[in-house]
Amino acid sequence: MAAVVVKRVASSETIGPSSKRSRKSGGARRVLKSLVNERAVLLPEPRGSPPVWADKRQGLCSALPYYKGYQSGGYISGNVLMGSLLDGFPAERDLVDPNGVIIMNIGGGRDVAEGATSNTRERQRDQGCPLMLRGSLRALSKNQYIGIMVGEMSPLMPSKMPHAYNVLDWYFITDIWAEKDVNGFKFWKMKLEIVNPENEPWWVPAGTTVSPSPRPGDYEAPIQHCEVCRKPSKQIFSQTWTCLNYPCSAFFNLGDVKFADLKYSKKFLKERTTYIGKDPEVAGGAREFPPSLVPTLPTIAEGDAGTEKHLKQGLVCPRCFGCSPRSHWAGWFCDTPGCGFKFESTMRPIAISEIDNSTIRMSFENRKPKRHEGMVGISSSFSTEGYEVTVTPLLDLLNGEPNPKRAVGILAHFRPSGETRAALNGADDSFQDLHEHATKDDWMRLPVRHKGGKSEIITSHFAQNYGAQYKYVVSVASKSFSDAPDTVLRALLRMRWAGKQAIDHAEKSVKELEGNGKVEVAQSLEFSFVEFNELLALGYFEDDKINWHDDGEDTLGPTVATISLGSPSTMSFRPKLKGKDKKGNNSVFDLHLFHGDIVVMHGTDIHRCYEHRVIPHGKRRFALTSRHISLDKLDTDEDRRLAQELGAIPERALHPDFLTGPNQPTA
Ligand SMILES: O=C(O)CCC(=O)C(=O)O
Ligand SMILES: [Fe+2]
Repeated sequence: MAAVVVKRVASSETIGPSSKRSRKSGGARRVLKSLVNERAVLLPEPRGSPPVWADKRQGLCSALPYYKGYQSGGYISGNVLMGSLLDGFPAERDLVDPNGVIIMNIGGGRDVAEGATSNTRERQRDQGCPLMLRGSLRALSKNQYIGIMVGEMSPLMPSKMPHAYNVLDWYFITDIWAEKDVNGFKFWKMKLEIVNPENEPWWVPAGTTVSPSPRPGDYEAPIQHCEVCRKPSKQIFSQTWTCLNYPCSAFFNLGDVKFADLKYSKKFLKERTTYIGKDPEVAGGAREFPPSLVPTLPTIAEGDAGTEKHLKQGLVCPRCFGCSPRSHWAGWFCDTPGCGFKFESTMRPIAISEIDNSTIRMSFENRKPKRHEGMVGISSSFSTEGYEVTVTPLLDLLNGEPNPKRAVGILAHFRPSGETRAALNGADDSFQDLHEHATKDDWMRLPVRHKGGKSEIITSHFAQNYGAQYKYVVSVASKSFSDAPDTVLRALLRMRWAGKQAIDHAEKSVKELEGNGKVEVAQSLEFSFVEFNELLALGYFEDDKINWHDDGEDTLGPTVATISLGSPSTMSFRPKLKGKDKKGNNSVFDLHLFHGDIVVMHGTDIHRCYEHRVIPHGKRRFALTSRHISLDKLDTDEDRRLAQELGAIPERALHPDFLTGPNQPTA
């Protein structure tokens, strides 16, 4: 296998709702990181290790049912807070106490100002996230158990955190209240207590012993009623009682006490509550206590085909307790270096009738594909060897505006007849072969962003490259065509055939339009086919997709062809725009792709003007895409030699019987 370097960065999958609030500026993040690093070297090692941990956020969020907060500090499900992560700057009086108490802000610590240090940070407005507040209030009223995690950036811990993300234990909320800072800005806080007070904290420094925790009833924070609003508030500060009922005019009236001097009272901190279980109303009839913090291995239910959405969940390794996303088609492989734990998945064939029947086709065709007439030229059709083909010119764009006449390329959409798909070694056979090859050849999800770092993001689909090495969005290794499965080689030959057919037809039809003055052919568009020497195979589970990107690497020839197998999908094109106009899914041209369809994109400048994406609708889809990697554009002689070796078509594929079915390669 040959390693290939990263070249292009595509817009990758969206993995969770984005929260602007929690995103810290690069400068502030750097300040924070250096503060944390400085502190970390001084800290002692913890006496134990976390029950579950992760070095990457995607592993953590995909593996833990109680924490899917890809971008925010808390995870809410069904309006209830299920998990929370303490990381970065804390707020005033936040604490993690070894006797089973945590006090933290709701909706994160203080905002980070550019150039800030932990002492100079100030609130710029009332703080709090209404969703988090609502989720926390509901968790309090329903007695929800909450998984608490600590990040390596949290300065609240007395020992060095062993991993980027470390699970502490199950906690539950006992109090929620509002406070007001020196500038009058309001923020919300909560107190949590550990569900099981018998559990000793693993995170206190090695060699320390923890004094026994107080028991329920040992301490009680007194309650007073406000003279103005008549509502009760606990005395939470040692210096004074104040009304904590935020709308009241006497709210947070501290008298002579300075905000900066406030301390939580001993009684409040030592007050303990017995956890009586989650409210039966939300727990399904009986009080519910938390399960193990270590989730069980994923289960493939009876009837599952193996590519259902829920099987994309990550793994908590039963050997090392590290979290890994499901990055292998073949199953769940622990990412921890040296661990080697694997849990292989089973996958059953899916009947063609299940993924591509008339009901699915009809419901799909009811969603009318977009066609922005100003952006596309006049389509023409032809039939060839069991396929109906539609060829559509794409128009040149300058700063997003179409030149109404100049064609920069063509899109050819090949739709096979049912007979063609069902023929020996046709689309139906390929589809049934591929899920096994994807397992054998270890198709994988690869990093698209922040490679190697804790915020690394991997693609939603699984990939394997065959033939010449392709400088794809991600670092991808290539398997030679001689080691490729026959199904892959047949697809390659079929795409070569389709590429040639499409270009021959396009030359005739576009030249005819040119003759009638209806179109003008861009200089960059030549009607010659350069044989493919590469094939990128992608496997999609239910709900996977490939987001907006172009295939415009400078090492590529002018033609890209894709065979689509399995779930129907929508392929969309949008003009490449700059800045804020780029946002939104402003497709100008959609193709509905069904099982067995082939799309040929011809014309390098298509990728200068447009981006495309593909969204499948179903449980399993494969896309096999072929390109020509221009050897003379590769960097070194060694790269060229390798590309030639990997991309050579093996003898067996040139045998006349190899591609049985309607389409002999017409080389
Ligand atoms: O899944 C598909 O049909 C398209 C894949 C694609 O766009 C690509 O590999 O660049
Ligand atoms: Fe693409």
